[in-house]
Amino acid sequence: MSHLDDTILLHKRRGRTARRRTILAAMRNTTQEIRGKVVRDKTYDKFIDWLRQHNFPKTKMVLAEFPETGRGMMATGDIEPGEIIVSVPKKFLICNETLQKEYGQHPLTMHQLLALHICFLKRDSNSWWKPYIDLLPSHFNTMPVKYPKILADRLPTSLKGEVSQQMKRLESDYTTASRFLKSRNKNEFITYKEYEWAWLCGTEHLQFTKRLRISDKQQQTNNKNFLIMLNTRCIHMSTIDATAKGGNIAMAILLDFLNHSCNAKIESGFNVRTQCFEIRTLTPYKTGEQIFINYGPHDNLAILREYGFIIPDQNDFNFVSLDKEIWTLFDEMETARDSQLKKEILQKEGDYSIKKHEISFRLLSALRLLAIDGSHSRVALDQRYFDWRDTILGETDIISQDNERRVLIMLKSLCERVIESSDNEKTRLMEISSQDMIKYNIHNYALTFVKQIWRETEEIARMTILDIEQKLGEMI
Ligand SMILES: C[S@@+](CC[C@H](N)C(=O)[O-])C[C@H]1O[C@@H](n2cnc3c(N)ncnc32)[C@H](O)[C@@H]1O
Repeated sequence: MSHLDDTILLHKRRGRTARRRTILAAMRNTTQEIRGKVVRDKTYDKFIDWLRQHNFPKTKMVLAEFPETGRGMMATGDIEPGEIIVSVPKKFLICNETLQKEYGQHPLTMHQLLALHICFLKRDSNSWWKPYIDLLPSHFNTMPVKYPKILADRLPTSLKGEVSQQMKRLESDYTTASRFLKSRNKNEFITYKEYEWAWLCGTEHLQFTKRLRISDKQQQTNNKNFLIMLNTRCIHMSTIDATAKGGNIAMAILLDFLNHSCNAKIESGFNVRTQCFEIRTLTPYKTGEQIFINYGPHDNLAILREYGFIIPDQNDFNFVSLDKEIWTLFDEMETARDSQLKKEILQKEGDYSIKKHEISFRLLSALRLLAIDGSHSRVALDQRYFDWRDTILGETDIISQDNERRVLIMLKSLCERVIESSDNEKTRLMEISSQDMIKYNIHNYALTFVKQIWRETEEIARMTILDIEQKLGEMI
């Protein structure tokens, strides 16, 4: 009999509400008790021996497979808030200093050179780092940058653009790294495939500022002490190193096996006194639970792009960008001249998005602009221009009840378009057959993730419609 059944029986004679509470509590406990399976294989044993031989500080963590998140770290003892969970000595960091010793002066960014270095470590069967390199993932097929066209075409427009920038960066980094290699030794070369794998071990965050809502950016600033700037497997060193071009990143052994949770609170940084990169958890863990760190306040599109997974349940950072839809509406509703003028005032770039129970200020401003009539007479147009600008600056907030109603109706129609296109995308995703999955080497999770992205998009649009209908009802 399960733990849940036991609890129900024990409380059989109590009232209905008490019973319900007990069942819910038991369910929560049961969920927490979904434990992982400790990894036991030769590769991991060799890695542990290697850490021991080289005096890696003891931890209360062991590598394990978890049903929900895949491979991660399990607590081998209770962990109190404030405890250091991992302390990585400098000699276990592949950082700028390591690379400078190996390559001397070089024209590459940290990420370009680190990727090159990892390619060589991977090839070298006698490398000191071999026990660690052998444990790295064999592929990154859940990351959109690796999706075949048939799946990449189904990504939301904003993500498609970002992924294509990532791809261009990867290609140009490969060219630069290969050129550097040739300049050192004409006969040395690396293949694109080798470089791609190594590059993805430490994908550099490109500056996709629009992927973080302004309110979430604020949260990132407030919470920056409780998370760790992590690329796929690389940390950002907080110490300033003027010689590290393009961001001072490093591969830090062992801590790169920690998975992400939005709820994890940690403090991290390089401790000059101990000469170790340390992570301290502010969240407690019980023996057998998975230990998490926090990669940052990312919505699921950003997590998918940077790390190749998504948060399956509630991710409060999720939002739907309506950039494309709002500009289409401008073109449909305005004369070319008014549309152009209004777009100039809005300066196009910005956060035009909806989130659960939240509409961005920019989106509301854009809709308020659309709700104000244009004019074809020159004199009137000048006055209107200032009225429009005041709306954007927030000086004229609610133009009139009538206009506010129009704003809500337009937003509702945008949400309906989003639902329609989400439905369409979901249908197209269902058409990807099991033969296609094999033919194009599509990872099962990759398909699941893209389907979930569209479900979440649709859910946010539906919730916004419900909020709009309520507001419209209150206006009457
Ligand atoms: C720093 S590594 C963590 C260790 C990694 N799971 C491994 O097996 O080596 C980051 C990668 O772990 C995976 N990951 C991290 N957090 C996750 C989560 N909450 N759910 C699923 N996968 C996660 C993603 O593939 C991500 O790119």
